[in-house]
Amino acid sequence: MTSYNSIQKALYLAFQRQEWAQLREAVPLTLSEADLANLRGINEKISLAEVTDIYLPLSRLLNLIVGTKQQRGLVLDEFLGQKPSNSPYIISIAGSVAVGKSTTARILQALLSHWPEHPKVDLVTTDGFLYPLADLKRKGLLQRKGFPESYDMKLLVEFISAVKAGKSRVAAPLYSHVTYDRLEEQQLVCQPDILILEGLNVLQTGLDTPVDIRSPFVSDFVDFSIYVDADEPLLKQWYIDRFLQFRQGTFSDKSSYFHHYATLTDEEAKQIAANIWDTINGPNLQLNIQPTRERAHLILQKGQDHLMDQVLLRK
Ligand SMILES: Nc1ncnc2c1ncn2[C@@H]1O[C@H](COP(=O)(O)OP(=O)(O)O)[C@@H](O)[C@H]1O
Ligand SMILES: CC(C)(COP(=O)(O)O)[C@@H](O)C(=O)NCCC(=O)O
Repeated sequence: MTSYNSIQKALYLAFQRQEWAQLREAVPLTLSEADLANLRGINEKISLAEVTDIYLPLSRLLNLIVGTKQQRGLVLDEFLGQKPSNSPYIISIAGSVAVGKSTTARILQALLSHWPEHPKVDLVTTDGFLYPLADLKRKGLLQRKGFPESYDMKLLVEFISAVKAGKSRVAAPLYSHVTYDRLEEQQLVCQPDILILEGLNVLQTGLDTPVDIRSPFVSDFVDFSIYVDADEPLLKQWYIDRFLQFRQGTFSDKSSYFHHYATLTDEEAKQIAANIWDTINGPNLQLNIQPTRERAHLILQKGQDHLMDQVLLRK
C-alpha cells in the first residue's frame, strides 16, 4: 500500500502509476530494438512496461526542465554579452542501499542521452567518495560504512563544485563492490550536458560533520533531485537477494572482499546479509537517508518487485 503522509501532501502532487504513465504523451523519442537491448543490458530484470510507464514520462519531464534551464542560461549569456557557459545540468538520485538507485540512474542516463538537446550524459556514483577501506578500518568506521562520517564529503563537494563551474576535466574516484574499496583508477568528467550524481548521501546536509566542511552542501550544486523510495521490509529483501546474487557471481572472484562467503549455503548467506542489514544499512536508512526524502523534487515510490506504484512531484 503506497503511503502519502501529511508533509508529502503539503509539498507534492501525487500520481498513481497509470496517471503518471499517461504523461508520457507523444514523447518524441522512439526506442529502437537496439536501444531496448541496451536498456536490458543495464538490468535484465527491468520490464519494458516499467520503461514506458515510468521512465519515458520521467525523461520527458526532465527534458522540459533541462530545456528551461538551458534557455535561461542563453538569455543570461546574451544579457551579459558573454560566451555560453559549460556548466552542466546536475540531477541527483538518492535513496537506501539496494533500492535501485544505480539501476534508475543508468536507465535515465541512457534515455536522456537520446535527446538531441543534451546528448552527453555522465554518471557518477558517490560510492567512490567513501574513504579507502584501510582508512575506514583505521578509524573504526567499518561498521559505519555508508554513514555520513564514512565519506570524504569535502572531496565530494570540491568535485561537484568543479564540475558545476564548467572545468574541462574533473576526476572522480571509483569504487568497487568486488574489492569493497576505492579503486586506483579514476573517472574523468569532461563538460557533459547533464551529470547524474547517484548515492545515498546526495541530499544530506552534513550537520554532524565539522563546521569547515559543512557548507556548501552537495544539493547547492544540484538542479533537480530524485529520491527512490520503498518500505524497509522490501529494501531488506532486495538487499538479501542482491547479496545472494553476488555470492553466485562476484564473491567467487578471489579478489572479492566477501570471497570467504562464496561457499556458504543459501540459508547461511541469507542470515549474514540480514545481519548486515540490521546492523548497518537499516540503521543508516532510518537515521541518515530517509529523513532527507522530502528534500527531493521528485519521489519515486516502489512496491513489490521494484514496480513503481506512485510518483510524487514537488508542487
Ligand atoms: N527496476 C528494477 N526491477 C527489478 N530489479 C531491480 C530494479 N532496480 C533494481 N533492481 C535490483 O535491485 C537490487 C538493487 O539495485 P541497485 O541498482 O544495485 O541498487 P542501489 O544502487 O540503490 O544499491 C539489484 O539486485 C538490482 O538488480
Ligand atoms: C557502498 C555502500 C555504502 C552503498 O551502496 P549502494 O547504495 O551503492 O548499494 C553499501 O553497499 C555498503 O557497502 N554498505 C555497508 C554494509 C554492506 O556491506 O552492505
